[in-house]
Amino acid sequence: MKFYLAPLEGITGHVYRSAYHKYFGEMDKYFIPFISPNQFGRLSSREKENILPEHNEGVYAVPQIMTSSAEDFIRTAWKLQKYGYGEVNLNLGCPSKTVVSKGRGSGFLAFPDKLNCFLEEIFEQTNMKISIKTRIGKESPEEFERLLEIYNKYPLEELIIHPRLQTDFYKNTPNWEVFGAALKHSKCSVCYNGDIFTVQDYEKFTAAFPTVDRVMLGRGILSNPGLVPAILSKTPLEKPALEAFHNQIYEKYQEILYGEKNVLFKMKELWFYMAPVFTNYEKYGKKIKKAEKLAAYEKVVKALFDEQEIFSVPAVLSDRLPGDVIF
Ligand SMILES: Cc1cc2nc3c(=O)[nH]c(=O)nc-3n(C[C@H](O)[C@H](O)[C@H](O)COP(=O)(O)O)c2cc1C
Repeated sequence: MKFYLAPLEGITGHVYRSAYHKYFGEMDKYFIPFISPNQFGRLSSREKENILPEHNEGVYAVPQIMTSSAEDFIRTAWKLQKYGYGEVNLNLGCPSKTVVSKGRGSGFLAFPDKLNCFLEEIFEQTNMKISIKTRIGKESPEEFERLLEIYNKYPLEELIIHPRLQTDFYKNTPNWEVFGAALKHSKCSVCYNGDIFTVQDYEKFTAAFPTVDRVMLGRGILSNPGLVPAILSKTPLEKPALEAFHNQIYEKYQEILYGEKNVLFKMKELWFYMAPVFTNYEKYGKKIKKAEKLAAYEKVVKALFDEQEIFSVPAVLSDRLPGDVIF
């Protein structure tokens, strides 16, 4: 099985990716959170930091572009090629209202003819590998048949399917029926993405789809960065590794971000997902959320590591997430 780290805007930036890579081993691919090209054709400083080769050393990183303008996609892809990238991913999954209202992300799925023209143009005018990360439709799972027909016209590197609709956001369960049909009819390799939070979730998925050879993991990794080693060799997540991983991220943010508030914001976002790997995490989670100074933050994180243990199966995550996420 190939494992991919999902792009998670605001979280799996280069700071997170390099700490993950150092402490929890290799993902076959690391997808970089989306670049949203602007009218001036410049990358924002965050986008640039994220794609700089020196921030992605030793890993196979795939930048992602989110746009409905073929011209913007092509210009950005060329730019990425100059930075040394050979592969790029198109975001057709983002469900956020501001994105969807502009016909981007999963909003683009509602305009299949326009999407077809867009794909025709970008495949004609770039010579990079292009993969797609898609939801199964905007409002109805029936939309996917037509979308797949379109995807099948182009030489996609791979098709990553998060089988939810835009209107699901992160609610409801991934639609395995549509995923199964896609697997049968897709001309390119298919990667599965969605709600694999535990070893048990992974095993249930592979039992249902034994021919799938690649999965993308997002929130499951945020919650338990040791999920891939747990899947592969049944080794449980250990506190020292998690602590070292946390410390590297925390120190790096202090180095590159201005002010305690910004560092705390980033760390709180991470703990939102990560805290449930600990026993009795709730009161620590609340204190982390309330911390206004690094000193207070450090005290509660230390107490959490000192006083609590890691759940062998952080299944609590799946109960807590749907509808709860920010993106
Ligand atoms: C905070 C957050 C940020 C995300 N950012 C992106 C993104 O930049 N690009 C993208 O394609 N998907 C993004 N996603 C979606 C994830 O990549 C993934 O498809 C989704 O979380 C489902 O997978 P999971 O159940 O393994 O988490 C984001 C999701 C979350 C929760």
